[in-house]
Amino acid sequence: MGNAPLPENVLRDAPTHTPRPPELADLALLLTGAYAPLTGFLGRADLDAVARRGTLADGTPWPVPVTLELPATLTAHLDDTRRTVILTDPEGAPVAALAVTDVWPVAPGVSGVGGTVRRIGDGDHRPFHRLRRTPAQVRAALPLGRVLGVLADRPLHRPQLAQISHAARTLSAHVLVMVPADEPGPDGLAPEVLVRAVLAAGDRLPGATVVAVPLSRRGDEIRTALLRAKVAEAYGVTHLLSTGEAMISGGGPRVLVPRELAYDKRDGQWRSQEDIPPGARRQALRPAEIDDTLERGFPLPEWHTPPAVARELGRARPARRHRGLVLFLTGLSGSGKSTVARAVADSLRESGQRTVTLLDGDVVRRELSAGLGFGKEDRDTNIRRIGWVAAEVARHRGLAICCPIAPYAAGRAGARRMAVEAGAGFVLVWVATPLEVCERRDRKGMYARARAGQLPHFTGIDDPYEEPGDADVVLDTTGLTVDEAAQTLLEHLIETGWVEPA
Ligand SMILES: Nc1ncnc2c1ncn2[C@@H]1O[C@H](COP(=O)(O)OS(=O)(=O)O)[C@@H](OP(=O)(O)O)[C@H]1O
Ligand SMILES: Nc1ncnc2c1ncn2[C@@H]1O[C@H](COP(=O)(O)OP(=O)(O)O)[C@@H](O)[C@H]1O
Repeated sequence: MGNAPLPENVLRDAPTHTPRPPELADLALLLTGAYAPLTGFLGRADLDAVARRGTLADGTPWPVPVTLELPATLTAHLDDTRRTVILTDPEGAPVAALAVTDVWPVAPGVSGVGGTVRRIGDGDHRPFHRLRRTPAQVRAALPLGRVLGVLADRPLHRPQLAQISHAARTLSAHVLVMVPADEPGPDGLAPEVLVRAVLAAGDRLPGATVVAVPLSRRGDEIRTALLRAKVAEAYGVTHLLSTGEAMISGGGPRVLVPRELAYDKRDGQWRSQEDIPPGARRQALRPAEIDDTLERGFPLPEWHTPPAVARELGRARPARRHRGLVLFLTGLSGSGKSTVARAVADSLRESGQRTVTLLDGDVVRRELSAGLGFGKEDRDTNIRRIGWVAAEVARHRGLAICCPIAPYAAGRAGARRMAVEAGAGFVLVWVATPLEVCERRDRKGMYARARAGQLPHFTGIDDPYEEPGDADVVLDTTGLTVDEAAQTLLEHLIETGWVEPA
């Protein structure tokens, strides 16, 4: 790395390849020097040594494989004179030149390759560029002595801040906060929001250094932890504060497991739980409680979260009542889906707080899904269309109410996914009125026809209904009036913060 620029003709003639996301994540770390002493993807001899004894071939300790795979059709064209491959990001922009030194088959049509990488292209232009310093730059700016590393996967609230301050004081260490800045955090926060929230806590950690690191998590927790320790070491960390995630040093920095702190109401300090009498003790909020507070539109309490951090998180996570929602009712024909959906829609329209789109069964089958029948494929198509339209309505902060039978779990899950990806909520209501009751109601005489064999593949008679295991509300309308059933749903929406109380 860092040697003379590659000749124009090499760049022009070299084949290009877009690595898979985990490979790109490794590439980003290789290019900044965070995987020092590695300068590229490992070749066969190094991989073999890592597997056998946890070192590179030359004996340097290295904990886990760092590999790249290329299509065999690409590697087949490499030879002694042409051995450069241009690695690009998913948009096709060149990121690095790989000088291939080693090629071997790993699966039919797939080659493993080893070789050094060097940055090409005009570098990255992502948010918080000024915090994306290389390990060498960071190490050069650190004071002498111990460095306490903190991997801030989540925003820092008062309990974490107290743990960090305590550990830093005990060790007389400088604090280095590393924020993974290339992928959403475990609680779904966009990386730039996480960086802003960590910076907002900065005045509680005077003198601390904050860096944005292209860290991403892998399927394998141990591998992730070992690599993270390596990266921390490259940035100059001597002691790594465990933040609840699996933390293993693998011979790198020493890992400190801090004691769990609680809030002491007597003097407003955070200290070890056992040092606080139970009556004066307040436990730290768990991530799910933090999410829930924000989603209901409440500010995070000041005893727990510095107001500047709470402000950033509040801005990034609008309350549910300001977000779109898909209310999805599923159940047998005649269970009461449309009737209840209409009553809920009327009530919400009366209150005027939300724009409501009711995707009613008959209307959908006439307009959106005209021509579709009731075979599995057509039902799937019907649900996919309903789910798509509902997600678009909710993307623009509307409330979409849908009430198809939707007999298949996969179709319902697809609708949920589309809503969530549109930044909206999804509430699944299983209208679980038993078949006998639906059949007794038989408003349109459909069940009678189905029983008589005149309407084959009727849901509940001779066609399946997969009962939901993931319903947010289960509603049996047997002994209820329509008003009572609608009220149950409205109360659920109010309780969970999607709708404001009248
Ligand atoms: N074979 C069969 N199976 C189930 N339902 C049938 C069938 N044929 C017609 N109908 C009438 O169509 C209405 C259900 O349509 P959906 O769009 O909700 O069905 S699905 O979600 O695509 O499975 C539903 O009408 P409503 O009861 O008015 O909702 C059914 O009576
Ligand atoms: N509590 C209740 N909620 C909804 N519908 C009810 C209730 N009690 C009786 N019903 C009757 O049950 C029938 C339900 O039909 P419908 O709403 O079209 O069902 P679906 O849309 O599930 O096919 C209607 O005739 C409705 O008047």
